[in-house]
Amino acid sequence: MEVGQVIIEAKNLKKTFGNIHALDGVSVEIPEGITLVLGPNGGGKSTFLKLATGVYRPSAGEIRVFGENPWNNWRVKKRFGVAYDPPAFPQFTTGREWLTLFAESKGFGGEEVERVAELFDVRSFLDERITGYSSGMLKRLSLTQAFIGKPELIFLDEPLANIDFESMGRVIEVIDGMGKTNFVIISHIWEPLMPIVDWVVVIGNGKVVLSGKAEEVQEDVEKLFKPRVRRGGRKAPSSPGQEGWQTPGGDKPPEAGTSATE
Ligand SMILES: Nc1ncnc2c1ncn2[C@@H]1O[C@H](COP(=O)(O)OP(=O)(O)OP(=O)(O)O)[C@@H](O)[C@H]1O
Repeated sequence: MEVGQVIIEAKNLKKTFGNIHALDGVSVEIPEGITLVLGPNGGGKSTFLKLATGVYRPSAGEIRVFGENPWNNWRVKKRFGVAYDPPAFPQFTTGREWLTLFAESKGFGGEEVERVAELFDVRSFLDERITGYSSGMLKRLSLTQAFIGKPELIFLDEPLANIDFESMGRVIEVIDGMGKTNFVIISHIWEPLMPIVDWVVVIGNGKVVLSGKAEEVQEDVEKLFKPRVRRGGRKAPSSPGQEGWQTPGGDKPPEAGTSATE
């Protein structure tokens, strides 16, 4: 893959909350395409996302999205969609009411709501009140919202969290099928995304640890984020078909193909 034009650029970006240095001098360039942002819990990924989407103002340094400062800047904000994690919605509206309101704020109508509702198949619960949604339904609604108006750039915070395998496959397919749309995706569940990712940024302890082409940093990413699990004292299954994880206490097997680093 050729490295495309830079769409997000941070220079010595800092964000503090009291005496917490959430970002401590991040300098990075994110090119066009699909970028995966990885890092340990509390490393600063979501803070970076909120600075890029103009929710937070930098304490020092600068961030540019499409060459402009996103803070308080509707010209830039109109050009991207975003799904935060955890998703947050007004509780007593229906999904459709909320999406319609949001679409209208971006200058779109009911047809656009119908179009995006198909992406993650939210139609079956769109007319129910959000207060009754499961966490997977909330996640799918927030992903749907991010795609309203076919933005040039979509930020997704943990798009694969809390959703079932079928929906996970669907989310990856939709992202992959979006042609020229750029994505910045934060995801602890990184392995299923690697085949479609162009660029990887690792943020840890408020700093950029690694930034590069996906194919070139794949090995480093595996070293950093492949969970090393050693089996403990639990007894091996005693009879065929009796899985060690399926205890009467309700333990579930780890989800195949995922590798949450928590
Ligand atoms: N609004 C806030 N007020 C105070 N501290 C905050 C705030 N937002 C983030 N922090 C702190 O900043 C640091 C970075 O948090 P951030 O949410 O950016 O990490 P993260 O990499 O997204 O973590 P995770 O993988 O757990 O989601 C943490 O120490 C966190 O407690």
